[in-house]
Amino acid sequence: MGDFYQNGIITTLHHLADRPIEEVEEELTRFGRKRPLALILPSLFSELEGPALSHIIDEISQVPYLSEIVIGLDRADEEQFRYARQFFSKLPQHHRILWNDGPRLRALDAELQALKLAPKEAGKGRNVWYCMGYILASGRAESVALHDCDVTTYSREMLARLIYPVANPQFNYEFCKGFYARVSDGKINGRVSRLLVTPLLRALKKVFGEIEYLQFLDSFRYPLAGEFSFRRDVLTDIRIPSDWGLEIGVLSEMHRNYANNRLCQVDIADQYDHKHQDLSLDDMEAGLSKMSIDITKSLFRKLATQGYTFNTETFRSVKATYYRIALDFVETYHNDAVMNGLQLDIHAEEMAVEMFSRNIISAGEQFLSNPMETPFIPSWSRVSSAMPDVFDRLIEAVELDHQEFMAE
Ligand SMILES: O=C(O)[C@H](O)COP(=O)(O)O
Repeated sequence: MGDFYQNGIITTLHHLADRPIEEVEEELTRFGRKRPLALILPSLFSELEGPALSHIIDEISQVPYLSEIVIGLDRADEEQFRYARQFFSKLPQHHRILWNDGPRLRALDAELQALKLAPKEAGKGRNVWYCMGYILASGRAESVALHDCDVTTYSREMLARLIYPVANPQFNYEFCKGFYARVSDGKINGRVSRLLVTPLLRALKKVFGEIEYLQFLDSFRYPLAGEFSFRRDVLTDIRIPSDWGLEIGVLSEMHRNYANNRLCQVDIADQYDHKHQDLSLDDMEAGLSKMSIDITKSLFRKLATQGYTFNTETFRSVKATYYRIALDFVETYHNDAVMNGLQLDIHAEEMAVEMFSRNIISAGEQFLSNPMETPFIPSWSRVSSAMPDVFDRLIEAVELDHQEFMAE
């Protein structure tokens, strides 16, 4: 539990008291009669074999208020899809699996590719995009939550708190982002969020001034959280990137499409842990290094759409400003850790900051050398205007896969 301070320019909903989960779920069940509720789970087949997802599914099976669960399954062959059908069959709620690598969805994807309307890159962005299309197509849900499948500290409370702000019919929120303390096993994690995103946003504010867009992003207490919820109409016009810029891309779209009072963030957990990726100090194409480049480019691109111009000198100033701010943050986090009896490896933190500084320059170079590069996937409204029966076809493909591979 924390304080009740409102930072930034969007509403923060805090964890101020413990409520029995049954009471909250009863309320959500009531809300669900007016606004049916759904959940999207973007997952990799490999996650079905780890401990996190089994526990997540055990928890979700006890949730009484969901009308639909949409599972986006990536990197699964036929046998693995069969296994997935079995794995998810313990969910008592209505659920469907999008077998993204199966022949039916691949065929639809190929047709969309031919029209230049499909995601160019495989990955979480593409998976989420198809799941969003499915929610629009099925029309079963009015409010939807989405979370990662590698959360090792998952609980039903987390989902209830995540979906509540868009489920309560008396609230006017279109979108809600989750936040939490990424602290576990005596360590402070969240390296990209803490050591790249926040100091970079502060640096960009110093270089470009207190732009509203930067204030908006800086209001989110965990901008990279993979947990968010939204009303269905948000999905029609949203353009999301297929790379690691996904989370920042979604926030940017919300900023473009809605007034700040329709957006909020919610404290969903006192502690949060997940699968950690490698920093990849020596490989810009992998791990947190690639993630930091994608995120930085997405920020540069967004500022460019607002009329700001960049050249090599700008990137040098951004990098130098960032570096100074980030080093101060390392000291701040270290002191926070020490006072709480947690560990923080200053050397590892500073190595991460050095890598992120280099990557700011590389992201800048890539941005200048390829200004036409856009990882954005078209909005579903554009896709359905180019292929009017796309929603029926998506539903049909998923239903046929569902029937053909019945869970034993
Ligand atoms: O949110 C983040 O900063 C990245 O996903 C990395 O997180 P981690 O340091 O907890 O692995």
